[in-house]
Amino acid sequence: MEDEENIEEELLLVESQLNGLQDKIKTLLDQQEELYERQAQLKAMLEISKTSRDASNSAPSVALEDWSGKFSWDSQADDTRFNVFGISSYRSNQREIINSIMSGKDVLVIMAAGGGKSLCYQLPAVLRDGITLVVSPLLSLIQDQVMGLAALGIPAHMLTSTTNKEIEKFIYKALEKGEGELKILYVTPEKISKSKRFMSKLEKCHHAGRLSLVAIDEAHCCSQWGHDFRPDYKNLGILKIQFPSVPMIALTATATSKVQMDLIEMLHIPRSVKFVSTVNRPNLFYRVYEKSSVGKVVIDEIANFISESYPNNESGIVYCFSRKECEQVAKELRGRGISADYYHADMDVVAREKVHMRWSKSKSQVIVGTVAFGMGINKPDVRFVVHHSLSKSMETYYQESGRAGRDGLPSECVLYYRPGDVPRQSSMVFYENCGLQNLYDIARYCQSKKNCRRGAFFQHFGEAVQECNGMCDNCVSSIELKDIDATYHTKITVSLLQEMQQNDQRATLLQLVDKFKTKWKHSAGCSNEAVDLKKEEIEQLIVQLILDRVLKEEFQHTAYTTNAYVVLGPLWKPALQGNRPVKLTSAIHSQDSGDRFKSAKRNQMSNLEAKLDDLRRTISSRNGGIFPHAVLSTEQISLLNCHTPTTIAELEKLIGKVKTDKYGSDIIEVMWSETGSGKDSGDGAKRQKKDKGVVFVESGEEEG
Ligand SMILES: Nc1ncnc2c1ncn2[C@@H]1O[C@H](COP(=O)(O)OP(=O)(O)OP(=O)(O)O)[C@@H](O)[C@H]1O
Ligand SMILES: [Mg+2]
Repeated sequence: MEDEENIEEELLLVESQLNGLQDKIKTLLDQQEELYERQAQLKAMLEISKTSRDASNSAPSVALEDWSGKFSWDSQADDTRFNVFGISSYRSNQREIINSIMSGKDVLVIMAAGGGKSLCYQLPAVLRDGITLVVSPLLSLIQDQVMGLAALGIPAHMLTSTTNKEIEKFIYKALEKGEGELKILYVTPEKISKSKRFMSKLEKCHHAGRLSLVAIDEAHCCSQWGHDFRPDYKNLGILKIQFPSVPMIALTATATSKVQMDLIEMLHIPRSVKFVSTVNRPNLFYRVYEKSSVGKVVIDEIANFISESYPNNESGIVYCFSRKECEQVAKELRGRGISADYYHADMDVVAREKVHMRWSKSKSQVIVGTVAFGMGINKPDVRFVVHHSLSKSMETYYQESGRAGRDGLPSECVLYYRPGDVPRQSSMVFYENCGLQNLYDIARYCQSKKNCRRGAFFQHFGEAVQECNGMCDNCVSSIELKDIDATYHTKITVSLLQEMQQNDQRATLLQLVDKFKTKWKHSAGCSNEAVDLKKEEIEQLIVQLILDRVLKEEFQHTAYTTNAYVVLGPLWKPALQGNRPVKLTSAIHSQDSGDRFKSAKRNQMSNLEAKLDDLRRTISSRNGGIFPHAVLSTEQISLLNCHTPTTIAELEKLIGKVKTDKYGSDIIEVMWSETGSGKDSGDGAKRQKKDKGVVFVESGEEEG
């Protein structure tokens, strides 16, 4: 009797101690959560601070010199920019970079995709005496650049495994003896590391004082910490050692501070001037669409999106999760009247190149690709990038979506999100370093119906927030949102998993949704105030609970695949006790927003624009290799549409001398046929001209 009393007493004591412990655990877990958040903030702050410290360490000249001031080559540079490159004004940092290179400095350029890095070395290459050497990682990138330069009348060549003997001889002569016209020479990194012959010719060129500049494009390939490491890039350090007096410019779109330090060291450019531009791409509109669980509905939506928003064959990319999905989606889009090809790593090089070429020349509208469709994409007028399912990280999404709008014109990045896609990705990335953390970051981006999408990029890359200007769905949405109290639903989910785990059972996300529905029906729903959730909302809730660490994912390998299961996470107890209110944001009624992007973007090309678009394609096929966008950029077509020049002199003021000399008469012919002016108005005659709908009278100067 007495024994029992003692036992009961001790039991009470233990239970009260356990309760005390539970409370302490809860406090500790809350503390842990706060610390996690602070850790993320501190990491971002550290990154910013390191970047600015590196800037001041490695680039003392930034503080000493003003690269935007006046320089002796200013007028020559302006003339070349406009008359040779047909570019009417510099973009952010371009002029400063060009000035520092022209001053003989080594330069490191971090500038977002499409920011205009090529001009930063191509223009000095034209201005400086001698030959510029450009190292670039991919044959297709090199071919694009060489063709583009040829179209501008700049003598450029490439020396790669595909170069024929005659050209090779010409190049070697130009290097060795300064014979023949050569301004820019593109090589792959293998040439530097593997061809002694080439290096000896290059040395002779340098000796004779003819090596004017060395440019390393896609410089992040140097670093093992970068996303596209290429072993041959590691040997490029030899260039600065052999040619210390020749300025070097290294360019990349993304490099963390670790990668930046790495490549400064590897390329031996410790005193380089560093230019870091913002990650912001103001012309890109970001949106996330809810993705149906029915495959065909998703394709219908994507097909409608393309044909309604881009009826003039404007180029786009659709990214898919797997090779099989890629082929399937391309086929289904074709079945809905969209000219789409697929592209993935299982195809041979020739087939891939063919698909890429058709698309580059705007002969097909869409490439449906896996991540394999990557670095070689140089097309400036990609108007939309659709993600059929979410990427594996914010970084990957930034890069893939960033292939849109490299010409600076309004373009769209659309991601189709379904919470059920998260475990598909997580079972692929969980073994990678920080794989799950990265995936959950992008899942958070997708789940949010309130936060600015652009803001998520700034936070991720540790940059100060900038104005979105109504260029993301959440900033302009007119969809009414409400917060659902999901505390009770969370309790049910947690207790369900607790029961299952006690019985050694497990569930995937989709199985858990079904079990939730059954349990809700039987036990809770009717007697409670809590609202009934739709299937999609339950999925959304479960992913939210994973992101909040109430639940977590666990993985099991089978012979063929890896399965992702949802199990209890570190914060499950307070959630079960209902101590932590859980809110789910839901749309009351989904009505597509009449957003600013849609009104800013004109859906219909004018007749004139369509004709000029046809013209650039005709000229492109007439000239073999040249891309339509190298003949006239989309921006230049808009300019012509706006100003309707009808004389060669007027045209030259808009697109510069070289392009006018080459294509002027063809362009003027189109202008005349569209504006009805020109041929019949003789020299000096007064004629009418339409400019943005305003009719005014102008005296003719010169006829083309
Ligand atoms: N100042 C400018 N004004 C208008 N267009 C420009 C200007 N500078 C560059 N461009 C155009 O922008 C497009 C992208 O330029 P570029 O290929 O140099 O980008 P990038 O920075 O090298 O991007 P990526 O990282 O994707 O290689 C090209 O079509 C180019 O002609
Ligand atoms: Mg580039």
